[in-house]
Parts: sequence; structure tokens; C-alpha cells
Amino acid sequence: DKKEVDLAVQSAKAAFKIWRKKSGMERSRILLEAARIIRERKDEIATVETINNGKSVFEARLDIDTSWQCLEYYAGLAASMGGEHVQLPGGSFGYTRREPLGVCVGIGAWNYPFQIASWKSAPALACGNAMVFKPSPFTPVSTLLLAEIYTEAGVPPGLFNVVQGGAATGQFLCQHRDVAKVSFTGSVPTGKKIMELASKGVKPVTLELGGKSPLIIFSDCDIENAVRGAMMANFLTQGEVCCNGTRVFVQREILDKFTEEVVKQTKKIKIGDPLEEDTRMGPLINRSHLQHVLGFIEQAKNEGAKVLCGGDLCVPEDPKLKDGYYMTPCVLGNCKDGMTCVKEEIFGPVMSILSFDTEAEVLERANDTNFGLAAGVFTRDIQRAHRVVAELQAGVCYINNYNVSPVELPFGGYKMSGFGRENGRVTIEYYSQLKTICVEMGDVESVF
Ligand SMILES: NC(=O)c1ccc[n+]([C@@H]2O[C@H](COP(=O)([O-])OP(=O)(O)OC[C@H]3O[C@@H](n4cnc5c(N)ncnc54)[C@H](O)[C@@H]3O)[C@@H](O)[C@H]2O)c1
Repeated sequence: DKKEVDLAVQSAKAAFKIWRKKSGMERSRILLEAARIIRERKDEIATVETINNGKSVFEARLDIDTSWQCLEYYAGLAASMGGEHVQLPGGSFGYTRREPLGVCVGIGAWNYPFQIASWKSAPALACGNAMVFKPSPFTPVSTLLLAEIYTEAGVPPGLFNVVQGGAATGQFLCQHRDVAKVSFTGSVPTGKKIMELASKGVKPVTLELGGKSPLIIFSDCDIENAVRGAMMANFLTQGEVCCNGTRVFVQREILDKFTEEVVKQTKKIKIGDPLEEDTRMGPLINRSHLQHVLGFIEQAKNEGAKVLCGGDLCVPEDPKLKDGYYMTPCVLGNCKDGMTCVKEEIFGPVMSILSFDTEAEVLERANDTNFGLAAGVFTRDIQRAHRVVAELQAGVCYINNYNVSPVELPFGGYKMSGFGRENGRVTIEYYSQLKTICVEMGDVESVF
């Protein structure tokens, strides 16, 4: 509630006073220690994440890897953050300092709980800020491990605080007068509300929102890689991935071959207990979301799409899983641009296949959306690959791969998929502010 939010912010504010005084090297050392502990506890954290979210433990481990990598990356940058020196007439000069913002708020979605908290807190802390983080109420657990680890690594108590709750808690955080910035990952409707709330206090926001990204497969591609790319673009974390390439545009000459292979591979995905080593798809986040996703498939059928595989409720053989929120991953054929399954974010394991003939046509259709998070292209023609990505209206574009997230590269959206970036060097700018200092070396020339 409001009182607890206030306590968390006040404790973060107190920690900030200590943390901001530390040199970049000192902050770096503590972040590296936290990264080391995450690496050491990787299997344990991944297991908690699987229980938290339902994704396969195999995948959860990959999330934990990109989490400690993010801490290491920003630890590396912490000491080299600085401004510039500018010479002015008469020996005077100016310089800039990059300073932290203060107490930053992170609000996360439920699909990558530990990773989202790491991707937000690592650059925030590296820049000298404190952070109060609110995970989704559907996945409250793993973020607490991160808080524990930061504390063990040596951050001042309260520097990374976790508060639990839903929309109301999030609102208290966004409105709090001692909060300097809000970084949000979630849906477009919530993102709009957060922007509105933050605007009242003129607080900067980073918004990582939803998507309906295109994946364009030209007939000259390496088809095996394109099929693998399409699988990566649609079925990680039960399809509950913001940057998924769910509109798969396939050039007509290879449509049948590509579709046949994708369907074959999709049918092979092992669904079941996500804690088992060979499982590749676990349950969806909750029953209402499962129903929501199945509803999209029903609607797709009514609008003329053809279910080529999956799309059904799935009851695994293991009796202990019988009430789980499982469904079979689905490939939809015969899709048209106007269909709901092609226009709206489903956030489940549902791939829509569309055919196209020419580059100009597919670009027009790929960009015909309010979203702009990611896009992908598969082709062997190097000129075409770069020409196409230059035209795609998306913040993250993949050439001949999909859904890889090296922390060295910035991640974030165009259009209604949000603004601001996570990861990469540029994110330092979203967690710091620039101070200009003007130094006079001569006498003051007053105009009065
Ligand atoms: N771009 C990205 O990096 C990225 C990553 C993951 C998920 N997403 C998007 O997230 C969505 C799914 O996640 P979700 O269902 O958790 O999203 P959501 O918008 O429902 O909730 C996200 C978070 O916001 C909180 N919240 C809800 N209402 C709020 C309010 N009025 N004020 C403050 N906080 C509020 C929730 O409790 C939760 O912690 C999808 O649209 C997906 O595309 C985006």
C-alpha cells in the first residue's frame, strides 16, 4: 500500500545518498560481485524462475545468463562514465558531468521476471541511482533473490528494494514525489497510464511495451535457418515474448516448403513439466491468459485462417500436471493482413503465416502496424538484407536470426512499442542526467 511504498522509497533514498558518492570503480566492483553470485546460484535461480513463471528450466537458465551478463556489462561501464571538457574564449572553459537521477522505479511484466529486474537495475545502479522495483503480482518471487544478491554483494541496504503489488502499488510508485524516473515493461494500455502518471511529476519514463513484429522470409534464404528463426521468433516462453515475430511473411515460391517444415518442427516441441530437462514448453502464465490465447485461435478460424497444427488445450499425461495451463503451439495458415490474429498481440504460442510476392509489397505490409518493437529478415542477398532493415519501422531488427539478446546491444521499440532503451551503452543516458559547468577564468564583463 501507499505507506509501504513510501517506506521503500525513503529507504532507497537513504541508500542513494551513500551510493552516489562511491566512485565508478567501487560501484563496478560490487556489481561484478553480484554478477558472480548470480552465476554461482544460476541453477537455483532458474528453478525459482521456472516455478515463478512456468517457462522451461532450460530457457530460464538462458534468462539468468543474460541477467548476470547485463550486470557485468554495466559494471564495465560504471568507471568510464564521464562528461566532456570544452574550451571557451579567454582560457575559460566548460565541462559536463554525468550524474545519477536519484530513486528510479522499475515496474516489470511477468514473462521475464528476473531478467527484467536485472536489465533495469544494472544500468540504474551502475549510474549511481537507487531502484525500487515492483514485479508483476503473477511472478513475485525471483526478484527477491536479486535483492538478496545485491545486498550480499555489498550495496547499501535499501539501494535495491522490492515492493509487491498490482496496479495500485505501481501507481503509488509512479506518483511518489521522491521518485526521479520510471522504467516500465508491460502492455501498451498500462504504458500509457504510466506515462500519464509520470507526466504529473515531469518524470522521465522508459517504456518497453508490446509488439506484433514481422519476420520476412525471402525465397533466397537458407530455409533451414529460416525455419529455426521462425521457431525462435514464436515459441520461447510459451510465446509470451514482447518482441516475437508473430507475423511470418513468406515469399510465395517457398511458402509450401517453409510451412511444411515449420509445422513439422512445431509438432515436435516437447510440452510438459517445465522443471524437466528436456521440456521446451511449459504452461502459460494463468488460466485467464490461456483462455484469452485460445480465444484468438477461435476467432482466427472464424475469420478464415487455417489451423495447421496445435491451438488446443493440452492435458499432459503426468497426472500432477492435469490442471496446468497448457496448450499446443499453433501455426496458422491462410492468414490475411486484416485478421485479428495478424493485427493484435496474442502473447501466446501462435504463429501466423502470410505470403508475399515482392520486397516493396512486404515492406508496406510489415510496417502497417502501430507497434514497432522488432522485425526480422531472412535472405542470402546482403544488399537486400540491409536495404530492408533500413526501411523497417522497428527498434530491433534481426538479419538471419531472431530473438537473440546480447546485452551489448540496445533493445527497445519504435511507435507504440515504447521509447527509451535497455542494454547497450546508450542506456546510461536513460539513467543519468547531464550537468553543465561553465568556468570563468577572467573578469566578469557585466552589461550593466
Ligand atoms: N518491450 C519489452 O521489453 C517487453 C518485455 C516483456 C513484456 N512486454 C509486454 O508486457 C505485456 C505483458 O505483460 P503484463 O501482462 O505483465 O503487462 P501489464 O501492463 O498488465 O503489467 C505490467 C506491470 O505493470 C503493473 N501495472 C498494471 N497496471 C498499472 C498501473 N495502472 N500503474 C502502474 N503499474 C501498473 C503490473 O502490476 C505489472 O507489474 C505484453 O504486452 C508484452 O508485450 C514488453
